[in-house]
Amino acid sequence: MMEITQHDAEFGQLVESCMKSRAFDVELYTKHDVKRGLRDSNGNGVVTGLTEISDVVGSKIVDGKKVPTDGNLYYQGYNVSELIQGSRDSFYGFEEVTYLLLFGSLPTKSQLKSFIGILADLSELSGDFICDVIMKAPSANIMNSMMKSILNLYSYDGNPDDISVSNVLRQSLQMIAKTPLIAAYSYQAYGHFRLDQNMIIRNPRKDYSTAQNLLYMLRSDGIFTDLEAKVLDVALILHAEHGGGNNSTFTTHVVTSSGTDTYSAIVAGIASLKGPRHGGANLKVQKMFQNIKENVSDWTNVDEVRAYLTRILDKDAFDKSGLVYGMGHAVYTDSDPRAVILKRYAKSLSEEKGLQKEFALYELVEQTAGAIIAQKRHLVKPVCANVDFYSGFVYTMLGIPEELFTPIFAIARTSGWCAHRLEELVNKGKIIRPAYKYVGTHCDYVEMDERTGEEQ
Ligand SMILES: CC(=O)SCCNC(=O)CCNC(=O)[C@H](O)C(C)(C)COP(=O)(O)OP(=O)(O)OC[C@H]1O[C@@H](n2cnc3c(N)ncnc32)[C@H](O)[C@@H]1OP(=O)(O)O
Ligand SMILES: O=C([O-])CC(=O)C(=O)O
Repeated sequence: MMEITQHDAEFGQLVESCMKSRAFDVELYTKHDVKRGLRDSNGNGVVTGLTEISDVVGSKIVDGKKVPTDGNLYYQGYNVSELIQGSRDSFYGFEEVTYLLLFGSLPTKSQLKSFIGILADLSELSGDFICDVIMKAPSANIMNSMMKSILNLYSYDGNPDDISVSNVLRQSLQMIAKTPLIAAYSYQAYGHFRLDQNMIIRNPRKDYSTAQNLLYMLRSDGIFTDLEAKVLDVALILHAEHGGGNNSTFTTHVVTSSGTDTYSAIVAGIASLKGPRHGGANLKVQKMFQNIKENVSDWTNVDEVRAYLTRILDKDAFDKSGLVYGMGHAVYTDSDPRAVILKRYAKSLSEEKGLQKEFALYELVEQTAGAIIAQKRHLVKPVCANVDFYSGFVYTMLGIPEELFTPIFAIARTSGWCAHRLEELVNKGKIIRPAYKYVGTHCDYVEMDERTGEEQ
Protein backbone atom coordinates (compact mmCIF):
# COMPACT_ATOMS: atom_id res chain seq x y z
CA MET A 1 0.00 0.00 0.00
CA MET A 2 1.37 3.46 -0.89
CA GLU A 3 1.88 5.49 2.26
CA ILE A 4 1.96 9.25 2.56
CA THR A 5 3.86 10.52 5.53
CA GLN A 6 3.63 13.72 7.48
CA HIS A 7 7.22 14.47 6.51
CA ASP A 8 6.55 14.35 2.81
CA ALA A 9 7.04 17.92 1.43
CA GLU A 10 4.01 17.86 -0.87
CA PHE A 11 1.82 16.53 1.88
CA GLY A 12 3.17 19.20 4.24
CA GLN A 13 1.96 21.86 1.81
CA LEU A 14 -1.49 20.28 1.65
CA VAL A 15 -1.65 20.30 5.47
CA GLU A 16 -0.70 23.98 5.50
CA SER A 17 -3.40 24.83 2.93
CA CYS A 18 -5.92 22.84 4.91
CA MET A 19 -5.15 24.74 8.12
CA LYS A 20 -5.15 28.11 6.37
CA SER A 21 -8.36 27.65 4.43
CA ARG A 22 -10.34 26.21 7.31
CA ALA A 23 -9.52 28.55 10.21
CA PHE A 24 -11.69 31.62 10.73
CA ASP A 25 -11.88 34.39 13.24
CA VAL A 26 -13.45 33.17 16.51
CA GLU A 27 -15.23 36.53 16.86
CA LEU A 28 -17.52 35.38 14.05
CA TYR A 29 -19.18 32.90 16.38
CA THR A 30 -20.30 35.72 18.66
CA LYS A 31 -21.19 38.01 15.78
CA HIS A 32 -23.54 35.44 14.25
CA ASP A 33 -24.77 34.13 17.61
CA VAL A 34 -23.66 30.61 16.70
CA LYS A 35 -24.74 28.00 19.23
CA ARG A 36 -21.30 26.35 19.34
CA GLY A 37 -21.57 22.78 20.54
CA LEU A 38 -25.34 23.37 20.48
CA ARG A 39 -25.12 25.47 23.66
CA ASP A 40 -26.69 28.84 24.38
CA SER A 41 -24.68 31.80 25.67
CA ASN A 42 -25.01 30.49 29.27
CA GLY A 43 -23.59 27.11 28.33
CA ASN A 44 -26.97 25.33 28.49
CA GLY A 45 -27.70 22.78 25.79
CA VAL A 46 -30.08 23.97 23.07
CA VAL A 47 -33.34 22.05 23.46
CA THR A 48 -33.71 19.99 20.29
CA GLY A 49 -36.10 17.26 21.39
CA LEU A 50 -38.36 15.76 24.02
CA THR A 51 -37.83 12.51 25.89
CA GLU A 52 -39.41 10.45 28.65
CA ILE A 53 -36.56 7.96 28.79
CA SER A 54 -34.32 9.70 31.29
CA ASP A 55 -33.73 12.92 33.13
CA VAL A 56 -30.23 14.24 33.84
CA VAL A 57 -30.36 16.77 36.68
CA GLY A 58 -27.25 18.80 37.40
CA SER A 59 -28.57 22.05 38.87
CA LYS A 60 -31.58 23.53 40.65
CA ILE A 61 -33.43 26.83 40.52
CA VAL A 62 -33.24 28.99 43.66
CA ASP A 63 -34.95 32.40 43.60
CA GLY A 64 -35.21 32.16 39.82
CA LYS A 65 -31.48 31.45 39.46
CA LYS A 66 -29.81 28.25 38.31
CA VAL A 67 -27.42 27.02 41.01
CA PRO A 68 -25.14 23.96 41.27
CA THR A 69 -26.33 20.90 43.14
CA ASP A 70 -25.52 17.22 43.54
CA GLY A 71 -26.50 15.39 40.37
CA ASN A 72 -29.38 12.98 39.97
CA LEU A 73 -30.21 10.60 37.15
CA TYR A 74 -33.70 9.20 36.56
CA TYR A 75 -34.60 6.35 34.20
CA GLN A 76 -38.26 6.69 33.18
CA GLY A 77 -38.78 8.71 36.37
CA TYR A 78 -36.98 6.32 38.76
CA ASN A 79 -33.82 7.48 40.49
CA VAL A 80 -30.99 5.26 39.31
CA SER A 81 -29.64 4.91 42.88
CA GLU A 82 -32.98 3.41 43.92
CA LEU A 83 -33.01 1.10 40.90
CA ILE A 84 -29.58 -0.17 41.94
CA GLN A 85 -30.67 -0.56 45.54
CA GLY A 86 -33.81 -2.40 44.39
CA SER A 87 -31.85 -4.91 42.31
CA ARG A 88 -29.32 -5.61 45.11
CA ASP A 89 -30.14 -9.33 45.37
CA SER A 90 -30.06 -10.01 41.64
CA PHE A 91 -27.50 -10.17 38.83
CA TYR A 92 -30.17 -9.04 36.36
CA GLY A 93 -30.35 -5.34 37.28
CA PHE A 94 -29.15 -4.39 33.79
CA GLU A 95 -31.84 -6.49 32.10
CA GLU A 96 -34.49 -4.97 34.40
CA VAL A 97 -33.33 -1.44 33.58
CA THR A 98 -33.22 -2.28 29.85
CA TYR A 99 -36.86 -3.40 30.06
CA LEU A 100 -37.70 -0.15 31.86
CA LEU A 101 -35.94 1.98 29.21
CA LEU A 102 -37.53 0.19 26.27
CA PHE A 103 -41.06 -0.27 27.56
CA GLY A 104 -41.48 2.58 30.05
CA SER A 105 -42.41 0.65 33.19
CA LEU A 106 -40.71 -1.62 35.69
CA PRO A 107 -41.28 -5.27 34.77
CA THR A 108 -43.26 -7.64 36.96
CA LYS A 109 -41.52 -10.86 38.00
CA SER A 110 -43.05 -12.80 35.09
CA GLN A 111 -42.41 -10.00 32.55
CA LEU A 112 -38.75 -9.89 33.59
CA LYS A 113 -38.44 -13.67 33.41
CA SER A 114 -39.86 -13.74 29.91
CA PHE A 115 -37.69 -10.76 28.81
CA ILE A 116 -34.53 -12.45 30.17
CA GLY A 117 -35.56 -15.61 28.29
CA ILE A 118 -35.88 -13.68 25.00
CA LEU A 119 -32.47 -12.05 25.46
CA ALA A 120 -30.89 -15.39 26.39
CA ASP A 121 -32.27 -16.99 23.21
CA LEU A 122 -30.95 -14.12 21.08
CA SER A 123 -27.57 -14.25 22.81
CA GLU A 124 -25.82 -16.28 20.15
CA LEU A 125 -23.67 -15.80 17.06
CA SER A 126 -23.26 -18.42 14.38
CA GLY A 127 -19.91 -20.14 13.89
CA ASP A 128 -19.81 -18.66 10.36
CA PHE A 129 -20.24 -15.14 11.71
CA ILE A 130 -17.54 -15.64 14.35
CA CYS A 131 -15.07 -17.07 11.81
CA ASP A 132 -15.91 -14.89 8.80
CA VAL A 133 -16.34 -11.56 10.57
CA ILE A 134 -15.00 -11.45 14.12
CA MET A 135 -11.81 -13.46 13.59
CA LYS A 136 -10.83 -11.44 10.52
CA ALA A 137 -8.57 -8.38 10.84
CA PRO A 138 -8.65 -8.24 14.67
CA SER A 139 -7.91 -4.81 16.08
CA ALA A 140 -6.50 -3.51 19.35
CA ASN A 141 -9.45 -1.18 19.31
CA ILE A 142 -12.43 -3.32 20.24
CA MET A 143 -14.81 -0.40 19.58
CA ASN A 144 -13.72 -0.53 15.92
CA SER A 145 -14.08 -4.30 15.88
CA MET A 146 -17.59 -3.96 17.31
CA MET A 147 -18.55 -1.47 14.61
CA LYS A 148 -17.23 -3.77 11.87
CA SER A 149 -19.13 -6.75 13.27
CA ILE A 150 -22.40 -4.90 13.86
CA LEU A 151 -22.34 -3.50 10.30
CA ASN A 152 -21.86 -7.07 9.08
CA LEU A 153 -24.90 -8.27 11.04
CA TYR A 154 -26.89 -6.29 8.48
CA SER A 155 -26.01 -8.93 5.85
CA TYR A 156 -27.30 -11.71 8.12
CA ASP A 157 -30.69 -10.00 8.64
CA GLY A 158 -33.45 -10.97 6.21
CA ASN A 159 -35.26 -7.67 6.77
CA PRO A 160 -32.56 -5.10 7.62
CA ASP A 161 -33.98 -1.84 6.27
CA ASP A 162 -37.55 -2.01 7.57
CA ILE A 163 -37.88 0.79 10.15
CA SER A 164 -41.31 -0.18 11.45
CA VAL A 165 -41.39 -0.19 15.26
CA SER A 166 -41.85 -3.97 15.43
CA ASN A 167 -38.86 -4.64 13.17
CA VAL A 168 -36.65 -2.10 14.95
CA LEU A 169 -37.62 -3.56 18.33
CA ARG A 170 -36.70 -7.04 17.04
CA GLN A 171 -33.33 -5.69 15.85
CA SER A 172 -32.82 -3.75 19.10
CA LEU A 173 -33.25 -6.88 21.21
CA GLN A 174 -30.78 -8.64 18.92
CA MET A 175 -28.30 -5.80 19.40
CA ILE A 176 -28.68 -5.75 23.19
CA ALA A 177 -28.24 -9.53 23.37
CA LYS A 178 -25.36 -9.81 20.91
CA THR A 179 -23.08 -6.84 21.69
CA PRO A 180 -21.60 -8.56 24.81
CA LEU A 181 -20.62 -11.56 22.68
CA ILE A 182 -19.24 -9.38 19.91
CA ALA A 183 -17.07 -7.44 22.36
CA ALA A 184 -15.86 -10.52 24.25
CA TYR A 185 -15.05 -12.53 21.11
CA SER A 186 -13.39 -9.53 19.43
CA TYR A 187 -11.13 -9.26 22.47
CA GLN A 188 -10.43 -13.00 22.37
CA ALA A 189 -9.46 -12.73 18.68
CA TYR A 190 -7.24 -9.71 19.34
CA GLY A 191 -5.63 -11.45 22.33
CA HIS A 192 -4.87 -14.51 20.25
CA PHE A 193 -3.74 -13.03 16.94
CA ARG A 194 -2.00 -9.94 18.29
CA LEU A 195 -0.92 -10.82 21.86
CA ASP A 196 -0.27 -14.53 21.44
CA GLN A 197 -2.76 -15.47 24.15
CA ASN A 198 -4.98 -18.55 24.20
CA MET A 199 -8.31 -17.92 22.51
CA ILE A 200 -11.41 -19.14 24.29
CA ILE A 201 -14.77 -18.75 22.56
CA ARG A 202 -17.39 -19.75 25.10
CA ASN A 203 -21.09 -19.81 24.33
CA PRO A 204 -22.92 -17.68 26.88
CA ARG A 205 -24.86 -19.61 29.51
CA LYS A 206 -28.65 -19.26 29.44
CA ASP A 207 -28.78 -19.19 33.23
CA TYR A 208 -26.36 -16.24 33.44
CA SER A 209 -27.11 -12.53 33.25
CA THR A 210 -25.27 -10.15 30.89
CA ALA A 211 -22.79 -9.26 33.64
CA GLN A 212 -22.15 -12.90 34.57
CA ASN A 213 -21.77 -13.94 30.94
CA LEU A 214 -19.30 -11.15 30.22
CA LEU A 215 -17.02 -12.40 33.00
CA TYR A 216 -17.63 -16.01 31.96
CA MET A 217 -16.67 -15.30 28.32
CA LEU A 218 -13.65 -13.16 29.18
CA ARG A 219 -11.97 -15.26 31.85
CA SER A 220 -9.81 -18.20 30.81
CA ASP A 221 -11.29 -20.36 33.61
CA GLY A 222 -14.79 -18.84 33.30
CA ILE A 223 -14.89 -18.43 37.08
CA PHE A 224 -15.93 -15.27 38.98
CA THR A 225 -17.35 -14.33 42.35
CA ASP A 226 -20.87 -13.10 43.06
CA LEU A 227 -19.43 -9.75 44.15
CA GLU A 228 -17.59 -9.33 40.84
CA ALA A 229 -20.75 -10.09 38.85
CA LYS A 230 -22.78 -7.71 41.00
CA VAL A 231 -20.29 -4.86 40.59
CA LEU A 232 -20.30 -5.32 36.81
CA ASP A 233 -24.12 -5.45 36.79
CA VAL A 234 -24.18 -2.11 38.66
CA ALA A 235 -21.70 -0.61 36.18
CA LEU A 236 -23.92 -1.71 33.28
CA ILE A 237 -26.97 -0.11 34.93
CA LEU A 238 -25.07 3.15 35.46
CA HIS A 239 -23.90 3.34 31.85
CA ALA A 240 -27.18 2.30 30.19
CA GLU A 241 -28.69 5.71 29.51
CA HIS A 242 -28.08 9.44 29.81
CA GLY A 243 -30.75 11.53 28.12
CA GLY A 244 -31.03 12.52 24.47
CA GLY A 245 -28.34 15.20 24.43
CA ASN A 246 -25.18 13.24 25.12
CA ASN A 247 -23.04 13.00 22.01
CA SER A 248 -23.66 9.35 21.13
CA THR A 249 -27.40 9.34 21.84
CA PHE A 250 -27.86 12.57 19.93
CA THR A 251 -25.87 10.99 17.09
CA THR A 252 -28.28 8.05 17.20
CA HIS A 253 -31.20 10.50 16.96
CA VAL A 254 -29.54 12.33 14.05
CA VAL A 255 -28.94 9.23 11.96
CA THR A 256 -32.28 7.66 12.94
CA SER A 257 -34.03 10.79 11.71
CA SER A 258 -32.64 10.17 8.22
CA GLY A 259 -34.44 6.81 8.09
CA THR A 260 -31.30 4.66 8.18
CA ASP A 261 -31.18 1.05 9.41
CA THR A 262 -30.67 -0.08 13.01
CA TYR A 263 -27.16 -1.48 12.44
CA SER A 264 -25.94 1.83 10.99
CA ALA A 265 -27.58 3.77 13.82
CA ILE A 266 -25.94 1.69 16.56
CA VAL A 267 -22.57 1.87 14.82
CA ALA A 268 -22.90 5.66 14.64
CA GLY A 269 -23.51 5.68 18.41
CA ILE A 270 -20.43 3.53 19.01
CA ALA A 271 -18.34 5.76 16.73
CA SER A 272 -19.30 8.76 18.83
CA LEU A 273 -18.90 7.04 22.19
CA LYS A 274 -15.38 5.98 21.29
CA GLY A 275 -14.16 9.59 21.40
CA PRO A 276 -11.94 10.50 24.38
CA ARG A 277 -14.17 13.45 25.30
CA HIS A 278 -17.11 11.02 25.65
CA GLY A 279 -17.06 7.31 26.62
CA GLY A 280 -13.46 6.85 25.46
CA ALA A 281 -12.47 8.97 28.45
CA ASN A 282 -12.54 5.85 30.67
CA LEU A 283 -9.53 4.45 28.81
CA LYS A 284 -7.81 7.85 28.82
CA VAL A 285 -8.27 8.07 32.59
CA GLN A 286 -6.49 4.74 32.95
CA LYS A 287 -3.59 5.92 30.78
CA MET A 288 -3.49 9.31 32.52
CA PHE A 289 -3.15 7.65 35.91
CA GLN A 290 -0.35 5.41 34.62
CA ASN A 291 1.35 8.59 33.46
CA ILE A 292 0.74 10.41 36.76
CA LYS A 293 2.11 7.46 38.75
CA GLU A 294 5.26 7.47 36.62
CA ASN A 295 5.82 11.19 36.98
CA VAL A 296 4.71 12.03 40.51
CA SER A 297 7.17 10.68 43.04
CA ASP A 298 5.00 11.11 46.15
CA TRP A 299 1.37 10.18 45.39
CA THR A 300 0.23 11.66 48.68
CA ASN A 301 1.86 15.04 48.12
CA VAL A 302 -0.95 17.48 47.24
CA ASP A 303 1.44 20.11 45.89
CA GLU A 304 3.24 17.67 43.63
CA VAL A 305 -0.02 16.22 42.30
CA ARG A 306 -1.45 19.70 41.76
CA ALA A 307 1.69 20.80 39.90
CA TYR A 308 1.47 17.79 37.58
CA LEU A 309 -2.23 18.35 36.90
CA THR A 310 -1.40 21.94 36.04
CA ARG A 311 1.15 20.69 33.51
CA ILE A 312 -1.50 18.40 31.99
CA LEU A 313 -3.90 21.33 31.70
CA ASP A 314 -1.15 23.46 30.18
CA LYS A 315 -0.66 20.80 27.47
CA ASP A 316 2.81 20.19 28.83
CA ALA A 317 2.28 16.62 30.05
CA PHE A 318 0.48 13.35 29.30
CA ASP A 319 -1.25 13.46 25.87
CA LYS A 320 -0.86 17.26 25.47
CA SER A 321 -4.61 17.68 24.87
CA GLY A 322 -4.97 19.95 27.91
CA LEU A 323 -7.72 17.72 29.31
CA VAL A 324 -7.85 16.07 32.71
CA TYR A 325 -9.89 13.04 31.72
CA GLY A 326 -12.76 11.85 33.88
CA MET A 327 -13.35 15.39 35.15
CA GLY A 328 -16.04 17.82 34.01
CA HIS A 329 -19.50 17.43 32.60
CA ALA A 330 -21.84 19.39 30.36
CA VAL A 331 -24.76 19.04 32.81
CA TYR A 332 -23.51 17.94 36.23
CA THR A 333 -22.00 20.49 38.57
CA ASP A 334 -21.37 19.44 42.19
CA SER A 335 -21.40 15.71 41.42
CA ASP A 336 -22.19 13.03 38.85
CA PRO A 337 -24.29 10.47 40.75
CA ARG A 338 -22.74 7.63 38.77
CA ALA A 339 -19.21 8.61 39.81
CA VAL A 340 -20.37 8.76 43.45
CA ILE A 341 -21.64 5.17 43.25
CA LEU A 342 -18.64 3.85 41.31
CA LYS A 343 -16.32 5.51 43.81
CA ARG A 344 -17.92 3.51 46.63
CA TYR A 345 -17.23 0.27 44.75
CA ALA A 346 -13.71 1.42 43.86
CA LYS A 347 -13.01 2.06 47.54
CA SER A 348 -14.28 -1.29 48.82
CA LEU A 349 -12.65 -3.28 46.01
CA SER A 350 -9.34 -1.45 46.54
CA GLU A 351 -9.43 -2.42 50.22
CA GLU A 352 -10.08 -6.04 49.26
CA LYS A 353 -7.27 -6.06 46.68
CA GLY A 354 -4.73 -4.08 48.73
CA LEU A 355 -4.83 -1.13 46.32
CA GLN A 356 -5.61 1.59 48.89
CA LYS A 357 -2.62 3.65 47.74
CA GLU A 358 -4.00 3.77 44.17
CA PHE A 359 -7.47 4.63 45.44
CA ALA A 360 -6.04 7.46 47.55
CA LEU A 361 -4.32 8.88 44.45
CA TYR A 362 -7.59 8.77 42.48
CA GLU A 363 -9.35 10.52 45.34
CA LEU A 364 -6.62 13.16 45.59
CA VAL A 365 -6.83 13.91 41.86
CA GLU A 366 -10.64 14.06 42.11
CA GLN A 367 -10.43 16.50 45.03
CA THR A 368 -7.83 18.80 43.49
CA ALA A 369 -8.41 18.74 39.71
CA GLY A 370 -11.85 20.41 39.69
CA ALA A 371 -10.64 23.66 41.22
CA ILE A 372 -7.57 23.85 38.97
CA ILE A 373 -9.65 23.22 35.83
CA ALA A 374 -12.21 25.84 36.88
CA GLN A 375 -9.47 28.36 37.55
CA LYS A 376 -7.48 27.66 34.37
CA ARG A 377 -10.53 27.60 32.09
CA HIS A 378 -12.26 30.52 33.87
CA LEU A 379 -15.34 28.48 34.72
CA VAL A 380 -17.94 29.68 37.19
CA LYS A 381 -19.57 26.29 37.64
CA PRO A 382 -17.98 23.54 39.74
CA VAL A 383 -16.12 20.76 37.91
CA CYS A 384 -16.79 17.26 39.27
CA ALA A 385 -15.59 13.74 38.51
CA ASN A 386 -17.76 12.11 35.85
CA VAL A 387 -18.80 8.47 35.27
CA ASP A 388 -15.52 7.72 33.47
CA PHE A 389 -13.32 8.70 36.42
CA TYR A 390 -13.55 5.57 38.58
CA SER A 391 -15.00 3.03 36.10
CA GLY A 392 -11.66 1.90 34.62
CA PHE A 393 -10.16 1.47 38.10
CA VAL A 394 -13.15 -0.68 39.07
CA TYR A 395 -12.85 -2.74 35.86
CA THR A 396 -9.12 -3.25 36.46
CA MET A 397 -9.92 -4.63 39.89
CA LEU A 398 -12.39 -7.01 38.21
CA GLY A 399 -9.51 -8.20 35.99
CA ILE A 400 -11.07 -6.69 32.87
CA PRO A 401 -8.47 -5.63 30.26
CA GLU A 402 -8.37 -1.93 29.42
CA GLU A 403 -9.24 -2.62 25.76
CA LEU A 404 -12.73 -3.50 27.01
CA PHE A 405 -13.37 -0.41 29.16
CA THR A 406 -15.16 1.60 26.47
CA PRO A 407 -16.77 -1.49 24.87
CA ILE A 408 -18.45 -2.25 28.22
CA PHE A 409 -19.85 1.29 28.12
CA ALA A 410 -21.09 0.61 24.57
CA ILE A 411 -22.70 -2.71 25.58
CA ALA A 412 -24.66 -0.92 28.32
CA ARG A 413 -25.51 2.19 26.29
CA THR A 414 -26.90 0.07 23.43
CA SER A 415 -30.05 -0.18 25.59
CA GLY A 416 -30.30 3.62 25.80
CA TRP A 417 -29.55 4.13 22.10
CA CYS A 418 -32.23 1.59 21.13
CA ALA A 419 -34.79 3.22 23.45
CA HIS A 420 -34.07 6.64 21.92
CA ARG A 421 -34.16 5.28 18.36
CA LEU A 422 -37.58 3.79 19.06
CA GLU A 423 -38.75 7.04 20.69
CA GLU A 424 -37.61 8.96 17.60
CA LEU A 425 -39.44 6.52 15.28
CA VAL A 426 -42.63 6.28 17.35
CA ASN A 427 -42.86 10.08 17.38
CA LYS A 428 -42.08 10.31 13.66
CA GLY A 429 -39.31 12.83 14.25
CA LYS A 430 -38.51 15.43 11.63
CA ILE A 431 -35.14 14.97 9.91
CA ILE A 432 -32.54 16.71 12.09
CA ARG A 433 -31.02 19.45 10.04
CA PRO A 434 -29.47 22.44 11.83
CA ALA A 435 -27.72 25.22 9.90
CA TYR A 436 -24.14 26.40 9.38
CA LYS A 437 -23.70 30.08 8.62
CA TYR A 438 -21.62 30.59 5.48
CA VAL A 439 -18.81 33.03 6.30
CA GLY A 440 -16.81 32.73 3.09
CA THR A 441 -17.15 34.84 -0.05
CA HIS A 442 -18.59 34.05 -3.49
CA CYS A 443 -15.99 34.17 -6.32
CA ASP A 444 -15.89 34.23 -10.08
CA TYR A 445 -14.77 30.95 -11.66
CA VAL A 446 -11.05 30.87 -12.61
CA GLU A 447 -9.99 28.89 -15.69
CA MET A 448 -7.31 26.26 -15.04
CA ASP A 449 -4.57 28.10 -17.01
CA GLU A 450 -5.23 31.33 -15.11
CA ARG A 451 -4.92 29.87 -11.59
CA THR A 452 -1.96 31.12 -9.55
CA GLY A 453 -2.53 28.96 -6.48
CA GLU A 454 -3.08 32.12 -4.43
CA GLU A 455 -6.89 32.26 -4.62
CA GLN A 456 -7.55 30.99 -1.11
C1 LIG B 1 -19.66 9.65 29.43
C2 LIG B 1 -19.13 11.00 29.23
O1 LIG B 1 -19.11 11.46 28.14
S1 LIG B 1 -18.63 11.85 30.58
C3 LIG B 1 -17.38 12.96 29.95
C4 LIG B 1 -16.11 12.23 29.64
N1 LIG B 1 -15.08 13.13 29.13
C5 LIG B 1 -14.01 13.49 29.85
O2 LIG B 1 -13.84 13.10 30.98
C6 LIG B 1 -13.01 14.38 29.15
C7 LIG B 1 -12.65 15.57 30.02
N2 LIG B 1 -13.76 16.45 30.17
C8 LIG B 1 -14.14 17.29 29.16
O3 LIG B 1 -13.53 17.36 28.10
C9 LIG B 1 -15.35 18.18 29.38
O4 LIG B 1 -15.57 18.35 30.74
C10 LIG B 1 -16.62 17.60 28.75
C11 LIG B 1 -16.37 17.29 27.26
C12 LIG B 1 -17.04 16.32 29.43
C13 LIG B 1 -17.72 18.61 28.88
O5 LIG B 1 -17.31 19.73 28.19
P1 LIG B 1 -18.22 21.04 28.17
O6 LIG B 1 -19.62 20.65 28.02
O7 LIG B 1 -17.62 21.97 27.19
O8 LIG B 1 -18.07 21.50 29.67
P2 LIG B 1 -17.98 22.94 30.23
O9 LIG B 1 -18.92 23.83 29.52
O10 LIG B 1 -18.09 22.78 31.69
O11 LIG B 1 -16.47 23.30 29.87
C14 LIG B 1 -16.06 24.59 29.69
C15 LIG B 1 -14.62 24.61 29.27
O12 LIG B 1 -13.80 23.94 30.24
C16 LIG B 1 -13.02 22.95 29.64
N3 LIG B 1 -12.96 21.76 30.46
C17 LIG B 1 -14.01 21.11 30.99
N4 LIG B 1 -13.59 19.98 31.58
C18 LIG B 1 -12.25 19.95 31.41
C19 LIG B 1 -11.26 19.00 31.78
N5 LIG B 1 -11.58 17.89 32.40
N6 LIG B 1 -9.99 19.26 31.46
C20 LIG B 1 -9.66 20.40 30.82
N7 LIG B 1 -10.56 21.32 30.41
C21 LIG B 1 -11.85 21.08 30.71
C22 LIG B 1 -13.79 22.59 28.38
O13 LIG B 1 -12.93 22.04 27.40
C23 LIG B 1 -14.39 23.88 27.96
O14 LIG B 1 -13.44 24.62 27.23
P3 LIG B 1 -13.86 25.25 25.82
O15 LIG B 1 -15.00 26.17 26.14
O16 LIG B 1 -12.61 25.89 25.36
O17 LIG B 1 -14.29 24.08 24.98
O1 LIG C 1 -24.28 13.43 29.13
C1 LIG C 1 -23.19 13.58 28.56
O2 LIG C 1 -22.88 14.58 27.91
C2 LIG C 1 -22.16 12.52 28.63
C3 LIG C 1 -22.44 11.45 29.61
O3 LIG C 1 -22.23 11.59 30.79
C4 LIG C 1 -23.04 10.21 29.13
O4 LIG C 1 -23.40 10.09 27.96
O5 LIG C 1 -23.16 9.26 29.94
